[in-house]
Amino acid sequence: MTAKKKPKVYITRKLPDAVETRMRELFDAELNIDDAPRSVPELVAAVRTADVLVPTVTDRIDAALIDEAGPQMKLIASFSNGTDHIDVEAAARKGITVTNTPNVLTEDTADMTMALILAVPRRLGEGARILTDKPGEWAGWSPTWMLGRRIHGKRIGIVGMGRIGTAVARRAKAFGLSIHYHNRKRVNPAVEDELEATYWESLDQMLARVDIVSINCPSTPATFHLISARRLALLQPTAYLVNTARGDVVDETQLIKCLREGKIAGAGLDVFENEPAVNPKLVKLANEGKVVLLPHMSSATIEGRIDMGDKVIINIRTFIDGHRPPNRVLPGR
Ligand SMILES: NC(=O)C1=CN([C@@H]2O[C@H](COP(=O)(O)OP(=O)(O)OC[C@H]3O[C@@H](n4cnc5c(N)ncnc54)[C@H](O)[C@@H]3O)[C@@H](O)[C@H]2O)C=CC1
Ligand SMILES: O=CC(=O)O
Repeated sequence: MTAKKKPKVYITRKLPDAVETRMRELFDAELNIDDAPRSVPELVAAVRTADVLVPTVTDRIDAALIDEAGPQMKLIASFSNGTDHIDVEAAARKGITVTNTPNVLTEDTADMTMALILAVPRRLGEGARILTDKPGEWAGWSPTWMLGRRIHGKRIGIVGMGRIGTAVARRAKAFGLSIHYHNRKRVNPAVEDELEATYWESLDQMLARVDIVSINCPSTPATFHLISARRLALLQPTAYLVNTARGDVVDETQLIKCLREGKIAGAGLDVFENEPAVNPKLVKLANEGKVVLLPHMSSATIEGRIDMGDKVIINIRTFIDGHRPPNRVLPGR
């Protein structure tokens, strides 16, 4: 009896050691030890020979690349929750299954969203920088110095009440915010009751009434620049916007304009339209204390990355064994 041939799995970025070790045991794994992002020619070579591709959010798996895939390539098992970097329709046309790693990032991403919701109105970044960047300049406590805005009692409007949006709502409720949300469809009544949440079918109406907006929907053709110049203009001048979803859900140029003109009070951003490039105007606004910027790190915990690796491995093994993988991403979702 001959041993079953291990599937050839091409992994585009460095993964936690424990995940790589397990992948080496189970698969004919090609790892990326130095973590340098793979070039398009390298990805083309990979899809021509590998059975499974494991990309991350930094890889562009578009129709042109998928078109290059050889007949052996049957699975794209993304090491990510979001799948906007993959042309899922093109993969389906080519008979390639796509999977992702949902749920295991939910709480970590919601924690960081809450951190930004607190950090921007309460001027956390600014305050911390005073002590580290200008040592000796702090003259001591003063009743009128470093005043931010109260969180408790305000209204949060969540755009995209899925896994992460709901986890953000739970945290926000614990901080005394009232919960408002806009979603493609209304959530389970039990969840609405638990959160005492108000559903807004009209995004425009919700935006005009809330104090903090949290973006938690995926990047799709329907959500591209969902927060447009017109919608930003609906926000109150005292409102804050937090985006931990994807940069292109918000029209970043228009957001910068609003912040510079004082049309909204501030923003907390973990994601950017052209990341890893960050618009220098946003950096200037951060130095002025109007925004807090993070380098796409909302899901970045050791535990989360290991859990993501486990999910990728389960998806690959299930698929290779001839079953439907648990985290299949369907076209049009
Ligand atoms: N910054 C980070 O490190 C991370 C960012 N993310 C981002 O967060 C996104 C959300 O993740 P999950 O909550 O797990 O996804 P999910 O699928 O559970 O929730 C997304 C929600 O957005 C809603 N939605 C979709 N299109 C909409 C539209 N046009 N208008 C209103 N609502 C719409 C969906 O109905 C769903 O309820 C991911 O797609 C990803 O882009 C996810 C993990 C980490
Ligand atoms: O942004 C990260 C993801 O996994 O999606």
